[in-house]
Amino acid sequence: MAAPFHKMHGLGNDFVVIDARNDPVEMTGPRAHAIADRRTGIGCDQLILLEPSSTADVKMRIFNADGGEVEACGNATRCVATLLAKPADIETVAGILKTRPQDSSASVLLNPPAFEWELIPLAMPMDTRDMPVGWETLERPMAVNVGNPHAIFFVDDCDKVDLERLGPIIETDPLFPEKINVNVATIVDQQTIKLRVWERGVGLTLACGTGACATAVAAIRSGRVQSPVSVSLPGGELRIDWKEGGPIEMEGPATHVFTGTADWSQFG
Ligand SMILES: N[C@@H](CCC[C@H](N)C(=O)O)C(=O)O
Repeated sequence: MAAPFHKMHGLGNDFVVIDARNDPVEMTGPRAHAIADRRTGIGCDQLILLEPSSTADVKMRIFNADGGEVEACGNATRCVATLLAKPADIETVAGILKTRPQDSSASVLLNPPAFEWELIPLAMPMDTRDMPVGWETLERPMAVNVGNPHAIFFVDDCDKVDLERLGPIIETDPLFPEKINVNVATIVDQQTIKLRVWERGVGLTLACGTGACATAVAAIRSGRVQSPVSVSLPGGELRIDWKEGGPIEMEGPATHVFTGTADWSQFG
């Protein structure tokens, strides 16, 4: 039976959003993977399933294009805020997130980041501010958990990094038992960072909201920049504001592209 979905994106990081608050949809990893396929499915970086919540306005489940269900997605949270069209608390595996839509953009407050190696998680104890590890030219990353895990490499020119080749090697390294999102960042000035991201379970994306937050937090914490920070990604810019110990505020564009219908049972 045909059911509606929304195609949305935040800076080109694109989503199929299914509102299952009134009509439940059974979602599995293989089904999400089939829907996300850009040739044989609808196509998206993440599939987002909205369900009723007993603790917030709505519950949001996040599936990467490979079908893996994950904890957080900053850009999708801002898109859902746009869809709800009012300030809302959104329940995720990473906690309840406060959101606020504004015209063509939206903001989200991510819960305070974690820096402990057990919480990233890493396979062994290590100082996450300066990890004594490296993969060819990418060395000594920082690691931050902003709801999901990120490794951040500060480099002279992030455009020169062969992220398509190194990204999957780092993502699946045994040091990261739950895999990891790989960020390569270049400091432009005291309030601007240029960023490219290899997303866990997806690959290269045009933007990653949690990656921008993790990178801004790492850069602020290590004294490389001062908050608020503008993070420039291939798909556009996000503004990140963070003070030590507090939540992370992210603001940027969130776009509704079209509404369609599909029969979910055709995807397995
Ligand atoms: N695109 C996202 C992040 C989605 C989840 C990520 N790939 C993971 O596996 O943790 C964002 O905007 O934050």
